[in-house]
Amino acid sequence: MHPPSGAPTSPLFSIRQTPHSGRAVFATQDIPPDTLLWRASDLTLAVLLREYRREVCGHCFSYEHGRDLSTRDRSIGFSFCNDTCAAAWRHSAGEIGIQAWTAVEKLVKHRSKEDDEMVYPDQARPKPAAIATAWDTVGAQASLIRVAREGERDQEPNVPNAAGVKVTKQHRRAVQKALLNPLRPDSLAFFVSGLLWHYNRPHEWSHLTALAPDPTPYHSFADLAAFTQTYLHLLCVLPLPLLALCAPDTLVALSRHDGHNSFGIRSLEDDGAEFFGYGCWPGASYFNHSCAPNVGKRRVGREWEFRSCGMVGRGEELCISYLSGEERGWSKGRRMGVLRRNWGFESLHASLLIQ
Ligand SMILES: C[S@@+](CC[C@H](N)C(=O)[O-])C[C@H]1O[C@@H](n2cnc3c(N)ncnc32)[C@H](O)[C@@H]1O
Repeated sequence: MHPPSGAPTSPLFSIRQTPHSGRAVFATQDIPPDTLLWRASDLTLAVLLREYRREVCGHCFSYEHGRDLSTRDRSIGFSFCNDTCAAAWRHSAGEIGIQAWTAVEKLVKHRSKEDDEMVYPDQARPKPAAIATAWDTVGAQASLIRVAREGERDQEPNVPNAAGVKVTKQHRRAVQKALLNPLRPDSLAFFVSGLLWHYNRPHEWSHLTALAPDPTPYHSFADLAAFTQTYLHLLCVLPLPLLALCAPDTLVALSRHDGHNSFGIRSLEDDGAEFFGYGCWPGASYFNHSCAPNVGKRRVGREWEFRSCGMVGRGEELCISYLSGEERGWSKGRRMGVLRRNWGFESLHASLLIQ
């Protein structure tokens, strides 16, 4: 099979279609223990949960046992372990990225913490038709906000813009109304991070869209509504060059392709007990899950390393564990529950699910 866009390539393995678990990685030769199979440095989008933004470096994700980091940039709302990381972050965000994070930080800073919660009681996940309807429902308000924002480009107030549309009270009211809705800072960060990556590296968008999609990426109807509201919030504040990209197609694609492919960003000590956020590295997303994995994964700063654990024979499927620290010790039933909920499969790979 032709390697999917952005997929890893190596003389050690190839990617093949399987009958029941999508594409998977197979050893093309005998591999000795502890062989470096792949290093993924292709971070696309990353969310550092707001509650950890003072303690976890916004660039390399290092963490000093809960101590506040020394370099804090209040305007963008991130902290860094040193000036080098701060400079690297600014370089990869670019000028428009810095403007975008500054605008979002300004919006979030003075709002109460109550909007921050992401609680997903065991509710039905919205199906694709309901998802399409929810995004259509905010379409009219989004159009009004766009006109109001595009008005900022025009030199003369109250004069029709290049498209012949005059900004009126109705447009400005749509902005005010959107800004009154509760904010979800981590959803704002998810979209901003993804949009900036798309803006800064347009030729790599297909690396994300090549990943196995999750057709029902929203945990509940409340979650879906929060994302559509987040879209409106962003339309109100993002720098103008990002407005064209900030559209339902792009935002839904981010959720659909991140859903089953992101990796938790966890503390490196204490077996990852602290969950700081998550990110998507497309090159790392072709390994399937096994509860008895033959590949170990380790985060090294902004990269992931994948190494064989034990001898792997030619033709064997290379699998990692999707479960984190304590989950690995759970009963088979509980592990299957997590895999079903978070990754959408019933483990047809039963042979790989140890009892
Ligand atoms: C990170 S992707 C792995 C690559 C994926 N198979 C593909 O075709 O791109 C995760 C998805 O792969 C599938 N998958 C991974 N491990 C599996 C397993 N043990 N049994 C069945 N499906 C699995 C599930 O659909 C899961 O949501």
